[in-house]
Amino acid sequence: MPFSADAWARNEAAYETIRTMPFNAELADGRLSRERFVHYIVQDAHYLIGFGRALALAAAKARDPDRIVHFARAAESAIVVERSLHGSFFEEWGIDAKAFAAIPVQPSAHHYVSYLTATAFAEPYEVVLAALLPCFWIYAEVGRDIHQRAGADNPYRAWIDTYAGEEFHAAVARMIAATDEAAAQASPALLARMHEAYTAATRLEYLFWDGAWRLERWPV
Ligand SMILES: Cc1ncc(C[n+]2csc(CCO)c2C)c(N)n1
Repeated sequence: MPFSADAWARNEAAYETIRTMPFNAELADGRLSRERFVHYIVQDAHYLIGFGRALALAAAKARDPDRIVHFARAAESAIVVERSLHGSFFEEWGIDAKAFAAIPVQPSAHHYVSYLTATAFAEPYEVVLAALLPCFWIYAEVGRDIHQRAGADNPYRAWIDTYAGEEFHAAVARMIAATDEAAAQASPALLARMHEAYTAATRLEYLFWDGAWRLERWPV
């Protein structure tokens, strides 16, 4: 079985919890409060910088020159493409660069970014890819699921359309293929570390949405 199919099956219950969590249920039916969505987008804008850095490190660790190009481009699009999605919401809400910079990275986003960048610096290529994969794959599945249920007048349409779109799904397929390619050469011990990383990142995806739902702040 390819690594990706195995990892998806092992983490299916966590995915189902994410798909049906209150944040995503309300995002789909359009009732999600502006306050919660703003919290989410601001934290996500912080997250993407760390995610882009982790992708750039995956590029640096790849042996195949085509994969260097693949991850270098993915790093660019994580920052440039997603920033334009966030930028359009920020403009709508009047959040400028200074206001954004003044909002701290909250605990769950901080944890996720720290985990990804520590993994990208310290772990081998295969484990880095396994840690990056849930970010792509869970968003593609959640995006399509919400897209099927959301009305045309949903206020968060730009977000939904981005993650349900063909372009994003092609990027997810490339990420799955790269991870399976790396896993095909991995020893059993390395495969076990890949699974650990995939599960850790899946759990952090849950925490990130849950943090936005709870309007999470540092207690001290
Ligand atoms: C917490 C969180 N997790 C995943 C994504 C989705 N995502 C962010 S960057 C990237 C790579 C391609 O641009 C993908 C798939 C997100 N936005 N926020």
